[in-house]
Amino acid sequence: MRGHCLPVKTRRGGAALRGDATPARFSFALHAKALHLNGMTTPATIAVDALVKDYGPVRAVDGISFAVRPGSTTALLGGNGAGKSTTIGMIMGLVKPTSGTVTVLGTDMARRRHDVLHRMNFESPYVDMPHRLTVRQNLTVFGMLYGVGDIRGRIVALAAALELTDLLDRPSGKLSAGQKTRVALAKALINEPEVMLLDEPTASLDPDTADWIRSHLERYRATRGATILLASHNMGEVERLCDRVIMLKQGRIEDDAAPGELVRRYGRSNLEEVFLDVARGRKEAAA
Ligand SMILES: Nc1ncnc2c1ncn2[C@@H]1O[C@H](COP(=O)(O)OP(=O)(O)OP(=O)(O)O)[C@@H](O)[C@H]1O
Repeated sequence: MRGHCLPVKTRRGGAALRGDATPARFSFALHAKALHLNGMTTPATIAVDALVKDYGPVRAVDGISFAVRPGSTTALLGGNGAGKSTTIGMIMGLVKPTSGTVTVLGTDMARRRHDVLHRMNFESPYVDMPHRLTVRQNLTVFGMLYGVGDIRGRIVALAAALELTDLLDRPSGKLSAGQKTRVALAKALINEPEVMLLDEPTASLDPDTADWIRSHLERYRATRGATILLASHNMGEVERLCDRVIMLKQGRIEDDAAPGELVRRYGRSNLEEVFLDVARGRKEAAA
């Protein structure tokens, strides 16, 4: 799916093309629940419109709008406190927006999220599972919550794919950080979700394990045709996995483009330098 061009709107108000390969004729209703590409209408998998979240006096998310294309991998990038986790929480329906709407797979998450939650899943290394339950017991509980048919078979298959077989009967609280992350990924994949929301999926992993997790995610997205939205602080991860980057700063969208396009636009050599420019408020060279 890489290389498609979709017009996106930057905070500066200009439309920009992301992707570099396919010249496309398009009309794009920005922030709409459908994307119009080459005369065809594709429903957006995730549509966020004028989303705001206030925690008391703190405005964590400040009126953001974007639409995510089916089968794509999109990154939410931003410094600490930029609003990434809050945005993901609102898309999952776990955090109630102050205003604005979230639509996932055509469903308004504020009113009908139970219609669609079984088609989604979420992973964050910061969300713990009950420590005393074994890995198998935890995965069984999540399998039941998501209405998975053959839970036993699914756990065995996932354990084999994620090299968890030897850990299945260990208490979840006694695992290393890397092992916990693989279990969290198994939990996120238990229902073979069409939409995955990942909050720093490789945080605290060694480079080899992180690379292995990324490969697994790439394969899953490709074979399932899943749509992935992830928050990450790892620029290499974003450059490798994502065909689009939404840069958040203080709850707003600062920029929105393909990784390569951002690098070109800011006159930089990699995404990390772009991130530093955005974080430090430097204007891009090619503005
Ligand atoms: N439950 C909460 N109560 C009050 N304030 C909150 C709460 N959750 C987040 N915030 C605040 O909202 C803002 C955005 O936080 P959020 O966790 O969404 O950012 P983030 O981009 O995910 O940050 P990080 O990269 O550090 O994880 C921050 O100022 C944070 O302190």
